[in-house]
Amino acid sequence: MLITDARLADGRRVDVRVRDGSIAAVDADIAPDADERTLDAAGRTLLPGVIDPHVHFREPGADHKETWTSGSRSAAAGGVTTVIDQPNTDPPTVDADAFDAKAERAQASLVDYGLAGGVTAEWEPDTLFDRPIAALGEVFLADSTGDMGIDEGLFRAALDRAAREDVLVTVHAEDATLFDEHARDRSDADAWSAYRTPEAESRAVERAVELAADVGADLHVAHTSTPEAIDIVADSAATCEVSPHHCLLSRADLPDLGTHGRMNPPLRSESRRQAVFERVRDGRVDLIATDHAPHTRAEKDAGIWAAPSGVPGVETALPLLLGLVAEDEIALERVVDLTARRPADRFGLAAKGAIEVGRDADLTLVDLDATGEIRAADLHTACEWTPFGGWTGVRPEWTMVRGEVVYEREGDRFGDPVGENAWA
Ligand SMILES: NC(=O)N[C@@H](CC(=O)O)C(=O)O
Ligand SMILES: [Zn+2]
Ligand SMILES: [Zn+2]
Repeated sequence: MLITDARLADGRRVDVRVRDGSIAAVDADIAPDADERTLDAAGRTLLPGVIDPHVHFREPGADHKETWTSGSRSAAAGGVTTVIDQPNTDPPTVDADAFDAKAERAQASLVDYGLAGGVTAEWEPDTLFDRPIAALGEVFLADSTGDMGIDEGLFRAALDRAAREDVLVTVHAEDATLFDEHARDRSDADAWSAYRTPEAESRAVERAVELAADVGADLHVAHTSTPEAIDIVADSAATCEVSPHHCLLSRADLPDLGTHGRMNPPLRSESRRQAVFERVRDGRVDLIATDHAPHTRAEKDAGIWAAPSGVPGVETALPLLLGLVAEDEIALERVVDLTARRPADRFGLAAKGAIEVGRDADLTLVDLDATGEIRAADLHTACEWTPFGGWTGVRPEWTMVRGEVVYEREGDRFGDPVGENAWA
């Protein structure tokens, strides 16, 4: 197959030959072979598929929030070609049996995937590390959905074991002893942000970075939400990710979002949000990950202390970032770096993350001029809502995984579940 006349993020105009699932050639004016299928990309931009190393697809245990089918459709429609599913499912992915049960479900995926292994008091490192886990984590230092918070002794043991296994550790860093109990008296949506303080995050990040350095573990900090936490990571050997919601939403949006805006870490002040986005723009943040955490509207409608934490995001991340590119808020090459090249490097996917000969043909085609309004009704997540309704975005025209078209916007059509474990 030949994709013709595509623009790349660096401005080049090229033809791209895809053969046996890989990129076989990238050049100006490639002559099509006899009976080679062509896909016209004139006027549009071809991007490496997004690698989202932080999603919660909820199987097994909470199929009503998301499944591998709905989650991977949502990913494909959002230009995402690889995801890493997190371990806070039911059962949690803390041993070989749980890994195998999830792997069975993941066969329904349209996009490539990895399964991360988790840590609880009951985890079985001997059987878990026997499986091809994409990373160890997110290791929860405070409770979030799934109540998998662990103490420092167990965290140190997990870091130590991962270091010996040469496996990357990702951490949800909040220190619950620094949560502000006074906020418990409030019942407005902002109470969650008042409760889970910025200091609870920065202190936990500081400690996690120290412990990792102590035992020689390779650490990646999940969903950093404050400039303070990002700067601690930037001064260390660790890396960090930022979610689109912490880049774009703040406590100022909570009157509109209500309890739907509850997530961990919580939304921060508008000035912190701006400082976080600045660090995304200038490269101090290593990569973007969505922390796609679907819960149903009915669940999110419970009061601020009863609603579950988390917002969906896998389908809106690239569209939102491309909307910001259209508004000159961020450079297109930076977006590609944050969503594809650097996640591929960091999570060890040498075959993915760039449009280069020999890499997997994980691609998505976008028309950067075709900005439109993001609407929940257009999305494919089973949770049926988004915190980004009304935002400007650019939705992909099609997405392909190793040469197979898995999504076409025309007719809203999906392909077969061709996804494979990219770490197996
Ligand atoms: N981010 C969230 O608020 N929720 C996540 C868990 C997590 O990443 O902490 C979820 O699984 O719902
Ligand atoms: Zn988390
Ligand atoms: Zn998460």
